[in-house]
Amino acid sequence: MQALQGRPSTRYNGPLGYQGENTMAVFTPLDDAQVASFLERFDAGRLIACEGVASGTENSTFFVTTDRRELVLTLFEQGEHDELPFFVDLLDYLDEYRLPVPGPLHDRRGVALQSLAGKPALLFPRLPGKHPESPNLAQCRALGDTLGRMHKVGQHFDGHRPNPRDLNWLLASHHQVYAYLTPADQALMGDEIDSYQSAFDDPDRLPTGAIHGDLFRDNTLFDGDRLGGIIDFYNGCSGELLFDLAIVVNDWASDAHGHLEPARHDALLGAYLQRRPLSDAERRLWPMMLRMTALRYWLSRLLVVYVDPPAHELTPHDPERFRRILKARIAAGALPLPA
Ligand SMILES: Nc1ncnc2c1ncn2[C@@H]1O[C@H](COP(=O)(O)OP(=O)(O)O)[C@@H](O)[C@H]1O
Ligand SMILES: N[C@@H](CCOP(=O)(O)O)C(=O)O
Repeated sequence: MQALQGRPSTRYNGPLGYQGENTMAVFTPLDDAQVASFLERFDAGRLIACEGVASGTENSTFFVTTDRRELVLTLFEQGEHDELPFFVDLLDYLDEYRLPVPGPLHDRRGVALQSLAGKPALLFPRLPGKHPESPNLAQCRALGDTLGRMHKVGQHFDGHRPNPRDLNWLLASHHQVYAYLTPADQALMGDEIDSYQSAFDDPDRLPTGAIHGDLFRDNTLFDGDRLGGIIDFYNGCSGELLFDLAIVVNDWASDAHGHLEPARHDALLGAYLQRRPLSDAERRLWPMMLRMTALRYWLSRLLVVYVDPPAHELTPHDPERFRRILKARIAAGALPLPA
């Protein structure tokens, strides 16, 4: 991996081992008796089958079939458990507005957040569909349209959680990976963060609201061209709407070299803008926001590989993809947005 210098003392040391090839995700096994008795707290039917899901990365996830419906049971293995009420409130709120999110089931007493096997637990409806690896234009439009709707209603959500991956986080964390970067990449990262500080010097300027914070393709489910659901809201927070949009465009509309693919870009943004036009400041800062969110993932992935590897046997995501995207966005300069 060209961006890296030196050999860290972790097992993650090459692009061939990056995520996409193998994952595992049941860290806390459950037996049928535990799940059957858990289901009695809800009005959701009796257990028929329960199966661990092998594609998650942070929590233990189970597909649960009852005699009435299909459900997903999540046990929270890591993260700040005192932040779970924020996620429950956010999902309840978006569900009330009929956005395609898994609104958590509430038990017979009206409580969503539970405990099972000593872990915080939530039960969700199982949403239809598969993650799109190579989204077509109809799927990009569907996502842009739903994200625009989500941002419009999210501006009125009254929960609050600071963005854990904003510019303050970049500033505080980037030095931790310097030892693993070439001098050229150290300069790239440092210069970029300096320019974000100048560009985003007025924190009140951009519209804010509830955002997903990590809306990659593998956090969506598509049933054909229909968006069946948006999942994994655990990076959800109160933040700049443009930050969320830029994360989406970088993941959904970049080619293998990191360049924007015009057709996907226009399909996604065109549909989004129909729902929520951007302000003048957002239009001006768009190229910078694409760069900042690319660097956000370059850095968070480097931190996972070199500084803070996960406790479980998981392969990490490839940081190089986002270094390439960052370089491509810098090279592209000012980027025209659909009207
Ligand atoms: N509500 C849901 N409906 C359908 N599938 C789901 C749902 N929630 C999670 N999944 C499936 O479980 C997998 C792991 O869930 P996720 O919340 O992404 O876990 P992790 O945070 O551990 O990565 C997802 O990739 C998806 O395939
Ligand atoms: N989807 C992300 C992982 C989540 O980001 P993090 O900053 O919470 O680790 C990725 O693809 O890297």
